[in-house]
Amino acid sequence: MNSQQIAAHLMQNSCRMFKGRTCHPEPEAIREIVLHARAALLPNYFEPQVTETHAQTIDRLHQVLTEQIHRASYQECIHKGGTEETRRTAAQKSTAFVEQLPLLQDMLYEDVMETLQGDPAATGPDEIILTYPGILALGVYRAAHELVKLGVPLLPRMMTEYAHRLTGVDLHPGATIGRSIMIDHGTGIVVGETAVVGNHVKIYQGVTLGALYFPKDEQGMMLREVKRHPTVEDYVILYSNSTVLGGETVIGHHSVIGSNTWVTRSVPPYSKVTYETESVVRTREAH
Ligand SMILES: CC(=O)OC[C@H](N)C(=O)O
Repeated sequence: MNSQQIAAHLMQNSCRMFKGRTCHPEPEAIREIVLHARAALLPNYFEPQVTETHAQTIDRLHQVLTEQIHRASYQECIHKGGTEETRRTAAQKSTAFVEQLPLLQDMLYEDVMETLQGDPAATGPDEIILTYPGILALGVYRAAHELVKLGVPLLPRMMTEYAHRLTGVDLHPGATIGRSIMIDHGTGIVVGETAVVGNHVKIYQGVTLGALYFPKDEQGMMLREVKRHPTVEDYVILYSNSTVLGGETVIGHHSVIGSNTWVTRSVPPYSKVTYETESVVRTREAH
């Protein structure tokens, strides 16, 4: 086979495997959306990429977003048999998203202030905005979650996975995460699709809000859209490497979940969950 034949074979095979879907959001455009959204939300910190004014940044964001929402919805549009309608809907969703930018900015500033209050190592908002992976991950999550609420398929997950690759913080765009969140030392953190996190929650490195089991139907097929991940109420602190699992698990407000804990049952408000303390054995006398 020559390269043309191989290419044709791969193309055909790919269409067969993925049911002929030929149009997807473009990974490069995801980067552009994230960078433009960041420049729009934090205009004094991040320069626009190719545009000159703040308004142009927002216009460009709207334009790229419309195109990518359209591409994400293209499969639906084939079934409906009309691309113009999909494009119009994509533009409407993009407009609705852009109108939410002031709210997203408020939420991001609240995250920054919560982090400033919670981390004595932070010298000020500038350091947090410019350096904290948690703020980048939260910013992208908050934008992606708005798109989930607007019913945009695929694109939100591509956005949070882009941030995941940069930060090691995996916040599923379908999760419901409240306001004033601090993620300190953001690395190796997972918040699953159906997790619910309240306000003023502090999350340290290595925290997992995960599933405990995967419910199946009578045919043994995994049930999707079932609540599999925990609920964490307001003012909870989740210290490093704590693992909280299960859709029915509720961490009551003002609780502290200590490092290296494994929690699969609900705990009432104001609880403190700890891993057994270390034991120190003296192996020989000091001289
Ligand atoms: C975070 C987590 O539990 O992931 C497991 C699986 N992806 C799920 O969503 O259930």
